[in-house]
Amino acid sequence: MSKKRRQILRMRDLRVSFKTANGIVQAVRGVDLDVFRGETVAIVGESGSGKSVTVKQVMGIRAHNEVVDSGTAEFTYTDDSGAERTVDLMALSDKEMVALKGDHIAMVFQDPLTSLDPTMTIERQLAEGIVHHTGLRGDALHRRCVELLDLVGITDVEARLASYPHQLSGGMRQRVVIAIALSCDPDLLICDEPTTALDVTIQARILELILELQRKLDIAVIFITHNLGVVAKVADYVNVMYAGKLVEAGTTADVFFDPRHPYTWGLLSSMPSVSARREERLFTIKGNPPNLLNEVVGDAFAPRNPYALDIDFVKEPPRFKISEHHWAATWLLDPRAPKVEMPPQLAERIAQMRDEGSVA
Ligand SMILES: Nc1ncnc2c1ncn2[C@@H]1O[C@H](COP(=O)(O)OP(=O)(O)OP(=O)(O)O)[C@@H](O)[C@H]1O
Repeated sequence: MSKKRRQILRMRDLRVSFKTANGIVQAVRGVDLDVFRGETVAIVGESGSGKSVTVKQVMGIRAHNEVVDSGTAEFTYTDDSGAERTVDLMALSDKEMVALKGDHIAMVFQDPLTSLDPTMTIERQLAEGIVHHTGLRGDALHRRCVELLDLVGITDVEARLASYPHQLSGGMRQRVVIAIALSCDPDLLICDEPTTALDVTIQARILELILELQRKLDIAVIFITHNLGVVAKVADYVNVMYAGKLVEAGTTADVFFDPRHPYTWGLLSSMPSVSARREERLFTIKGNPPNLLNEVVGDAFAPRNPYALDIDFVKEPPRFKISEHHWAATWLLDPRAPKVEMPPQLAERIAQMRDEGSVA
């Protein structure tokens, strides 16, 4: 990478909790996230690990019972005068947030049907966003709608613009949602499980589209998913999240080929292989994530971790640096720890993934 990387988002020590009738849920417990222009960063983890709550901070989306306990999220963008500005998203007023996110940050959610209005044509829905951001009208507005649908690979554009959401397939609807997200010409696009509701072939096409757009438009993408397999082809960096914390982070190659946290081992082992045979029996990580209503002591993964050391139940592991761009928070990396290798079946799978070239 000879080009100088330009940081667009720098999140530090994000802590978010929810007040519930049963007590306080500590959903996000100290997350750091770095995102650079023209790169895709994935956050991967099981359901409930805090992925959505983390990225929704970037959009200023919060539930009524949500409390931000700490954290900064510096966002760097170019303002209307062409000057580079950095703001802390966590310190913006609602009004400032609305203005900023309309022009610089966009989000694509899992289910395109819930993001589209069933009573409005595609053209009206696209036009709403464009008018808001650009003030375009008439022919120019129509041309921009056509251009955006072209950009997301939709053919027969005029007919599609006149359609209602239910007249389009799931994959097509997700393309429309992406087009709407792009209508504000964002610097940062957040994709929250954007392909989960789609069938496998369509999933692959939407992933290719996101990758292509990210390169073509030089935007930054944060990609959230519970499925590690999905990120192999799209992400430059992978953050593995467990029970409100990042437990391992690195380049996609680091995390897929040299995983160090036993939770990452579990995720990789439970991922269907590219050359999956029907009879392949998938590994599952036994047990459940901790209840975040209770204080977590030690490594939150310890009770499910067959490699847990005594200290894992007592003291939280620090981040151990493996290289400039790779770290993992597991006591197994402490120089005093016994030498533990990843499960041999996983080592075999990794060798196979390398041979297949199934990782970007
Ligand atoms: N409004 C709320 N009130 C109480 N708890 C909440 C609320 N919203 C989220 N949580 C809790 O915060 C934790 C993190 O949720 P989050 O949606 O970020 O998980 P996730 O990793 O994105 O999962 P998924 O893949 O299912 O979307 C979960 O334990 C969830 O139950």
